[in-house]
Amino acid sequence: MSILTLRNISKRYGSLQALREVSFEVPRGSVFGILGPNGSGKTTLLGIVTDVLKADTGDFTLFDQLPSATQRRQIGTLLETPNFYHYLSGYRNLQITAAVKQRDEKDIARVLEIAGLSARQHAAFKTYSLGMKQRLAIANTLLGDPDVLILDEPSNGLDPAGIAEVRGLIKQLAQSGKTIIMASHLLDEVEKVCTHVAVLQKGKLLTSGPVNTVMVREDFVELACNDMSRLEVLLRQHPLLGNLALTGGVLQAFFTGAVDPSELNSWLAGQGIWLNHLQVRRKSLEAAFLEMTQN
Ligand SMILES: Nc1ncnc2c1ncn2[C@@H]1O[C@H](COP(=O)(O)OP(=O)(O)OP(=O)(O)O)[C@@H](O)[C@H]1O
Repeated sequence: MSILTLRNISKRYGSLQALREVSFEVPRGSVFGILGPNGSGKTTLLGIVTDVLKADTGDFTLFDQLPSATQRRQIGTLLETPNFYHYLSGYRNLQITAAVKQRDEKDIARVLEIAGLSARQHAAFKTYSLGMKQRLAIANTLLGDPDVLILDEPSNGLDPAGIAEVRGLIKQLAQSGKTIIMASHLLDEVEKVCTHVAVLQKGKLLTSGPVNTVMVREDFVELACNDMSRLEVLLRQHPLLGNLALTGGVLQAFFTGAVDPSELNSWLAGQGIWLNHLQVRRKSLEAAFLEMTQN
């Protein structure tokens, strides 16, 4: 079953085309990242899906059905940080939002536990760290135990510790079977938590699908030794060498087929080259993204 299927969604703000015929599908159980630079249309897209905005053209389904209030109640949404009361505790704040959202108050203890806030639930919100504040906002989306979460830039404005906390919570929720749809402009975040991705640029969908197949990321081998020019000459003779680049004092060798690093090492040693650095690396998601957006 598809959780969300978008078909040719377009949206304009006056003369600005914010989304152009965007279509993709979010499978159940995925952590689906909507990735794109600032202004690429991510928030607009999530706004349409959560009924805050209307698309000009195109349509979408939720749980394979036309969207309705019933479907939306199975979705927890965090588009903007909720206006929590600073002097009230985390628990009291959730009591208020549970009443507004007509969710059962009995669920509060469960969601605080998931968000790792039970021990601090009666402390004032203003005493929470940035990461705890955002975890409370995510706990808020979990009231009523929705199957799907929609989060807009969940790590935005957090310090590194907060980013790690939120990332950990998202992974934990994904493992518990929730489908998570999140907008992000952080490639690193998408790489660390997402199983699937849709890449937007200026409102246009560049690609979508599983992260590993959408962003082609070859392995490469980093090498260094005391005689870099001889190493370069030898590597250029390797039958499987594709590209070679000197970066940060090491040679990055991209091969056109699988190369065993130990065989490469002994082949070089046989030619009198003793490596002081050999590491297999993966092209970063950032490099793959830049290639994609520049094409
Ligand atoms: N209410 C609005 N009126 C006019 N233009 C808007 C409005 N909301 C968004 N835009 C414009 O539409 C484009 C897409 O904006 P949107 O916020 O959806 O992108 P985004 O990818 O979420 O960006 P960010 O990461 O900065 O939040 C931008 O150029 C933005 O300036």
